[in-house]
Amino acid sequence: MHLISVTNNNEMSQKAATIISTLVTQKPNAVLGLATGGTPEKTYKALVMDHQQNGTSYSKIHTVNLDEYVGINPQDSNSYHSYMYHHFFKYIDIPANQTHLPDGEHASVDYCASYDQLIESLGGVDLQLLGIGRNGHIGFNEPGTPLTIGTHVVKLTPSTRQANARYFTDLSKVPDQAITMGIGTILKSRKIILIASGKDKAEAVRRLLDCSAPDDDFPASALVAHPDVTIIADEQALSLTKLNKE
Ligand SMILES: O=P(O)(O)OC[C@H]1O[C@](O)(CO)[C@@H](O)[C@@H]1O
Repeated sequence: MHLISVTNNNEMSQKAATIISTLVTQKPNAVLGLATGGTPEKTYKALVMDHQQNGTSYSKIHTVNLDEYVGINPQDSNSYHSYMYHHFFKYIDIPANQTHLPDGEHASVDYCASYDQLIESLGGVDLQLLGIGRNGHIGFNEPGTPLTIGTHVVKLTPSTRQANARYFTDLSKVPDQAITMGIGTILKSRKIILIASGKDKAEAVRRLLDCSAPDDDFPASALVAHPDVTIIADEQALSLTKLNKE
C-alpha cells in the first residue's frame, strides 16, 4: 500500500480528484468505482471544477457505486442515488444510463449477483474510490464479513447507523440494512484509492497501516492483498500512526 500524507481535507480531495481526472483523460471510457459519505464530498467538488474549467469529459465513462440502503427509493433525498446526483452527476456530462448504483429496492440474492455481472460486463473497475468507516468498514462491509464475497445484503452495525444518522431526521429513520459490493468485488478493481480525513478516522487508519495480513474483524485489512492501493490521509487521520511521528 502506498501512503500519500497530506495536510488537510482540501489537499486530500484535490489529490484524489487529480488521480481520477488523470485516468479519465488517459482512458475516456474508464469504469470508475465511486463512494458516498462525507469523506468524498470535496473530491466530487474538485472533479466538477475540473470538468467546468478544463473540460474533462465523462461522456464515455461508466460509474458503479459501492452501496445503497435497502428499502430506500432512489428518489429519496437520503438515497445514495440522490447523493451521487446532487454531488456529482448533475454537474458533469455523463449520460444517466452510464451511472450504476445498487437498487436498494431489489435486494435479492439474484439481484446482488446481477450487480457483479454488470461490473464484469463493463470490463471491471479501473479505479475504485473508497472511504473508511470508524470500525474499518469499506463499502458497507462490516467487521466479520468474509473477505472474498461479492455484492450482498448486510445488516448495519449500531455504530454505522449512528455515524450516518447525521443525514436523517433521527436514528430510527436510518435503514438497518444495505446492499454493498463485497470485498471480493472491491479487490477485483485494478486500482484502489482510499481517502481518510479527520481525527474520527485516526484509529482505523492506524490499524490499516499496521496491517500485515487480511483479518475478517477489520474489513479494510483486505487491501493489503491488493497490488495497487493508494491511501491519501490527512494529518488528523494520521495522528495515531507511528509513521507520522517519526
Ligand atoms: O465518509 P464517511 O461519511 O465518514 O463514511 C465512511 C464510509 O462509510 C460509508 O458511508 C458507509 O457507512 C461508506 O460508504 C464510507 O466509505
